Amino acid sequence: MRPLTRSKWMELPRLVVVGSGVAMEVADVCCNLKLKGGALIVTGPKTCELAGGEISQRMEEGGFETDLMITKISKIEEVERAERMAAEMEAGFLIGVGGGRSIDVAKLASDRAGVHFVSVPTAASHDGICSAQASLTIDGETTSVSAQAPLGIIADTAIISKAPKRLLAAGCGDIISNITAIKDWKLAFRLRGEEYSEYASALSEMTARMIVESAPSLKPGLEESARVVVKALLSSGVAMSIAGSSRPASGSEHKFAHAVNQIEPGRALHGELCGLGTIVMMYLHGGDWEMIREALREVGAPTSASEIGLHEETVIEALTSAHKIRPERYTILGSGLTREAAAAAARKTKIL
Ligand SMILES: NC(=O)C1=CN([C@@H]2O[C@H](COP(=O)(O)OP(=O)(O)OC[C@H]3O[C@@H](n4cnc5c(N)ncnc54)[C@H](OP(=O)(O)O)[C@@H]3O)[C@@H](O)[C@H]2O)C=CC1
Ligand SMILES: O=C(CO)COP(=O)(O)O
Ligand SMILES: [Zn+2]
Repeated sequence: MRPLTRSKWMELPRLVVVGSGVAMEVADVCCNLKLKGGALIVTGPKTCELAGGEISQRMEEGGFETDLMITKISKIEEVERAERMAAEMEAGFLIGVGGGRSIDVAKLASDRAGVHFVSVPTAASHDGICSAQASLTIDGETTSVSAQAPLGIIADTAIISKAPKRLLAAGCGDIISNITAIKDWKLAFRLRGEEYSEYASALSEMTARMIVESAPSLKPGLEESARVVVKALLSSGVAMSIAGSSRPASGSEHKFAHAVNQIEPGRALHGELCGLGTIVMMYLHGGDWEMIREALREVGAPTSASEIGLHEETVIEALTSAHKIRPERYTILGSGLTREAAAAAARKTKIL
């Protein structure tokens, strides 16, 4: 079999189930997808207690053999561990249950093992729920790797709505960040002739604008709010699938988020950092950064570094070094900000 060029091919999920209590129907969903053999369930320590353990039990009751892998970090070594476990049990497919880290580990391991993957998010905190990309740390660098789209997605709004409110707000930040990601993509198209998809771009931007408009009505703890954000995350993931890369949902603001994570790993959630980055990048694009700031404030996401305990020096260093992350992805950061420009932009937009 000749490998296809991934950027030329659009991978989308086959079955998306969103609703209250749907995680308990996991075995039926897998039967409907005609999945066969055992399932390796990749989950986190907390999310195993919340959902992973029960999902494993439901799968066993439905006639599927299962094994559980608890992961704490989205590093390539964890992907290799999942691959080994899948091979040992001759898994027919993998299920990722949890936040973005567990889902990314399961997604890439399933792709490398040549088996299918089912995504069961326990929080509406990131748009990797349905994308065909995995974000991982490889040799200390944050890297976006082409993987496979999940065959099925089970988004249980009863579980997701009970997640800490910070996670829902982070999900909104990850979606709102599409606004600057699209500005960057258009810039790269105009200045560098980069391949560009109008459909992926329009879908991604519309999704972000819808979240900005619904921001005042989104309330943590409400299943309806969880549903609205999950749908937006799915839509953002589809935009990435159409583009064949994370370009429609990851630009300069994501570079900033990744740079912060390299300097102070684990300090804040992915979507929180993307939200902060979006405020500054919107300013650099000459856009309405105050509108972004207000939308983030309305969803309860941080709009300043101090709210998440980020040091001033980290913010400035991240702003001046962000362009070095994935340098081939051209953005408004160009060849980098000076320290003075970075500090001025951070202060002007009140993230510092
Ligand atoms: N592939 C892609 O296209 C994308 C990938 N990403 C990646 O996803 C990651 C970010 O995902 P994110 O979800 O923010 O972070 P994590 O996966 O790190 O999850 C954050 C924390 O929330 C916990 N958690 C999840 N669900 C619940 C719940 N219902 N109740 C209580 N706690 C819960 C997790 O528990 P536990 O400790 O059990 O895991 C974890 O401790 C990053 O690595 C980012 O790069 C982000 C966007 C797109
Ligand atoms: O986080 C993503 C989209 O929200 C994917 O991002 P990266 O390609 O920057 O890892
Ligand atoms: Zn993101």
